[in-house]
Amino acid sequence: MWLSVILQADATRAEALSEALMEHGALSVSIDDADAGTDAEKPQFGEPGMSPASLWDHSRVVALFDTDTDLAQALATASAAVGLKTVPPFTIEEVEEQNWVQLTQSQFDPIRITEHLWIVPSWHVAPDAGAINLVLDPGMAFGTGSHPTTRLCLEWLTDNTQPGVSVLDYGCGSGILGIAAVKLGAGEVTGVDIDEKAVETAANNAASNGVSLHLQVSAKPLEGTFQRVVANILTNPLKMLAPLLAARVAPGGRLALSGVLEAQAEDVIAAYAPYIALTVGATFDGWVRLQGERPEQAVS
Ligand SMILES: C[S@@+](CC[C@H](N)C(=O)[O-])C[C@H]1O[C@@H](n2cnc3c(N)ncnc32)[C@H](O)[C@@H]1O
Repeated sequence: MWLSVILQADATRAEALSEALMEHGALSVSIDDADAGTDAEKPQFGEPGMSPASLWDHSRVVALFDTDTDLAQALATASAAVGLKTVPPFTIEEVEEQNWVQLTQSQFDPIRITEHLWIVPSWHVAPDAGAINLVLDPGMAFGTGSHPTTRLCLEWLTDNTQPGVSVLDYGCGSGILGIAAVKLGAGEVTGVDIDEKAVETAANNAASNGVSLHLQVSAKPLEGTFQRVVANILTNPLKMLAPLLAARVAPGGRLALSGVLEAQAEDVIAAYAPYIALTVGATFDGWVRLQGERPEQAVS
């Protein structure tokens, strides 16, 4: 049995609230149109080319939790994280685990990220057996490839994973980026997350993909430097993590940051300016990827 919490969300906050709920214990989150089936219904959010400005006027964030989750705490913390003074109005429904699994499976098809990189749910046959196929099932941790921020990182890894490079996937969630890096030819790949459950999921996903990742929770100090560092977290943690993440980039190494909305890009660039010069590498549906290279010689 699961608990499905349906929150009424201001369209401008639905996306951020979904991410915050994922970070505070939700197993899966989706956003839909609270006006669906009425005259006010709007097209599906997330259709290619739609900007966040075209979010539904009244969104519903549907978050699935384990029955033993402290819901009051999870909802309060997630709401506060996106600047809400109180938890938005919500209802709770019990959902049979089996129904949810079937429903989820029917909603997810393989996703083509680049010409030769696909994300394929385990219940699907890979559409292109010769491509790099990441076997990932949606649900238990953020990072199934459908989100623009993940896609921006996968595209960057495709272009920046030269054979044997070491990679740090900071905020690894499902492990999708680290797994992709290994399959793209990286050498040692390390995944770190604040959430123990995410680290467990990443370990399981790595095993299903037959790849090896070094995984750790972020409470443990992270040592060494990496030739590629990729972090798909929200703007505020990314800004706070600037000294830590920048210090993990080897001289001549490259950094990519995702989880940043276009309007927040300048703020994040400013936070990293003392360490690494970042520029906007790509944008997708209102999200940006910031990227930069650490000079070979430290600038004193
Ligand atoms: C948006 S998800 C990204 C998951 C995956 N890397 C992807 O690109 O799809 C962000 C992940 O970062 C983790 N996270 C958030 N703040 C963090 C922090 N301060 N240190 C480490 N991980 C963090 C969350 O638990 C979550 O799994």
